[in-house]
Amino acid sequence: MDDQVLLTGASGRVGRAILAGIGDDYEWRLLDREPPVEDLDHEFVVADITDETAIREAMTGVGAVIHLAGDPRPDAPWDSVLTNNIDGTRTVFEAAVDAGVEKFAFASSNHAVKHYETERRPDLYRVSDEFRLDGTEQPRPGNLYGVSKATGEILGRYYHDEYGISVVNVRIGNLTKGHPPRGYERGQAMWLSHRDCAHLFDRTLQAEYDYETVYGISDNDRKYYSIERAREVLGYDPQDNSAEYED
Ligand SMILES: NC(=O)C1=CN([C@@H]2O[C@H](COP(=O)(O)OP(=O)(O)OC[C@H]3O[C@@H](n4cnc5c(N)ncnc54)[C@H](O)[C@@H]3O)[C@@H](O)[C@H]2O)C=CC1
Ligand SMILES: O=C1O[C@H](COP(=O)(O)O)[C@@H](O)[C@H](O)[C@H]1O
Repeated sequence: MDDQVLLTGASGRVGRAILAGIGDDYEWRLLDREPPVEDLDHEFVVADITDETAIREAMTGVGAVIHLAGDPRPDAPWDSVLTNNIDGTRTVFEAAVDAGVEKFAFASSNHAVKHYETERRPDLYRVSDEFRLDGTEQPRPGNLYGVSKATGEILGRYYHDEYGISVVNVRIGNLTKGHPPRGYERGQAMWLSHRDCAHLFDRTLQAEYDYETVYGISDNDRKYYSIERAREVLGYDPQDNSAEYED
């Protein structure tokens, strides 16, 4: 990717993990409604993703978008996810297709499919259980935040089919720095380490794809999300496994 890469939500946890891993590898335009707390050595736009004018301007000269900005709280109220996650994502897609952006990686979530766990927990969190979601299943959100993430995936389906932009939905599991969540089987099954996170989003910038939905977790022994599609389509090669850490 020779053009600039727009990273929305750059000041957040996922954004910082990406920049820590691949910050030197691209010409970034970072965007967040919160100004950076430290000197990031990259162009930084302070803007809200619901501001159409600002987002159109931020898209100038951009070849790929990693769209993370949004309300990440599983218990976020409807007015917030409607504004930040649904309307904001639509605004970013509109500006991207108008600017001729080639690739768009969308930060979706495990919460878009959480109700697949309902009749299977806690067994599916354990190594012996072979149940897997692979990204071809319909969403089954566990909350309104999950509904907003499923809606973001569908917005991507529309913008891909209508305008040809390449879209990958990354259903991120549980990003935790340094070690998997302790005493939390579900979190260990969907742990995404910081280095695997940076590598996975790097692959969304390098690989060729049309419209894809993949799971963003490390290669954990416990898992109920398949990472085969991410391996096949993106060339994802995770290095970490929650089983290698003490509970
Ligand atoms: N951290 C995790 O384990 C997971 C995160 N995700 C998704 O990844 C994305 C990033 O999550 P985190 O980094 O954990 O959250 P975060 O809250 O640390 O970062 C989100 C960033 O987006 C910015 N933002 C929020 N609304 C905005 C708006 N309207 N305009 C401009 N900027 C806005 C915030 O200022 C913040 O810096 C979110 O979309 C979240 O739903 C999905 C699954 C798991
Ligand atoms: O989508 C998200 O998922 C992670 C993991 O979910 P949890 O229910 O195990 O906490 C969450 O930590 C993050 O805030 C959220 O954006």
